[in-house]
Amino acid sequence: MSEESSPAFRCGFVAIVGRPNVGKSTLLNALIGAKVSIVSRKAQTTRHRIHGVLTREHDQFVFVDTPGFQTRHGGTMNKMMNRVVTQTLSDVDVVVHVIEAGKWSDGDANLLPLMKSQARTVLAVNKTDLLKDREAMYPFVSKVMAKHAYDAVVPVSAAKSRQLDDLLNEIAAGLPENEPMFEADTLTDRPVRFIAGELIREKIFRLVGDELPYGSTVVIEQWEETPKLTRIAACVIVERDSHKPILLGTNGDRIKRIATEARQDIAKLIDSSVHLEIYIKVRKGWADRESQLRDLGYE
Ligand SMILES: Nc1nc2c(ncn2[C@@H]2O[C@H](COP(=O)(O)OP(=O)(O)OP(=O)(O)O)[C@@H](O)[C@H]2O)c(=O)[nH]1
Repeated sequence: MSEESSPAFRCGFVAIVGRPNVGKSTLLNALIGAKVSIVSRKAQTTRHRIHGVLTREHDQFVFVDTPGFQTRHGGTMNKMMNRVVTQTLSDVDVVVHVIEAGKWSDGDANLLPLMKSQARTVLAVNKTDLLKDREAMYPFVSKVMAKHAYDAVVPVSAAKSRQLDDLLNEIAAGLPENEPMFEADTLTDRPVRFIAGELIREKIFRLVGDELPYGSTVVIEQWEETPKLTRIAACVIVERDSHKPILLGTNGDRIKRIATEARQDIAKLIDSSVHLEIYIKVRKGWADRESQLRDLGYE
């Protein structure tokens, strides 16, 4: 009687990179699901900040954080962030480069020099749902493939969850044979406060967009849990006085909407009613001071 041999388990680190707005966050959410929960690690992994973990029957994908690669602005912060990106990409098993179908720009090209590592590189051509002429995809993809020796290319729609299994299979091909690093139901190991801060940040970017320059961040200043309610005070730090009215909006409408939407998401995340207050502080030139960056969690 022969024993059926199942394929070896694969587990490894995956970085999702791409210029702003190509759909990286949407893709990650679609891949790991929107729900975020906090669970313990199986093994100690200090190499990366983990953004999310997806476990399937034969493989586990550990998605690591890569701060946005910046070329538009100078300054200490961008230099540091680019250094982190380079380090991260040289130390993962698979790099997924996300671009927008039919649109190739300098922002996309700027990432290519960073992808020289041994990692498997997968090109994810996102937003295919917006394409009017699907035939136009082929010449576009071959032009992009000529710029970098990608190991695989997968057209996807993160927003419509199309061809995500194909993408996962192409990523899995680059994962080493390894035991799982996390329990199967792990989605992220981030502290919940940090995730709450990220949810606020996401609302700011969504509702304020490019009007607010890059140098703003969110710090959770108070977190108080009572049986009925979690009280949270968050501070948005901006670089200039002129950024404040942008965030506030007319009669404070914008910040109210940011707070309302963030509060709803945080309440879902922690399964509790939430009272959320958001303050705005101006801290001039903070983005250029390395020590302050470290205080705020950028390493
Ligand atoms: N039509 C369509 N829109 C998409 C798709 N994926 C993302 N988007 C939209 O594109 C915009 C940017 O998506 P994000 O996921 O925030 O992009 P990102 O790359 O994480 O952006 P940064 O955080 O700026 O780096 C959002 O409005 C998304 O809803 C897609 O597959 N199809």
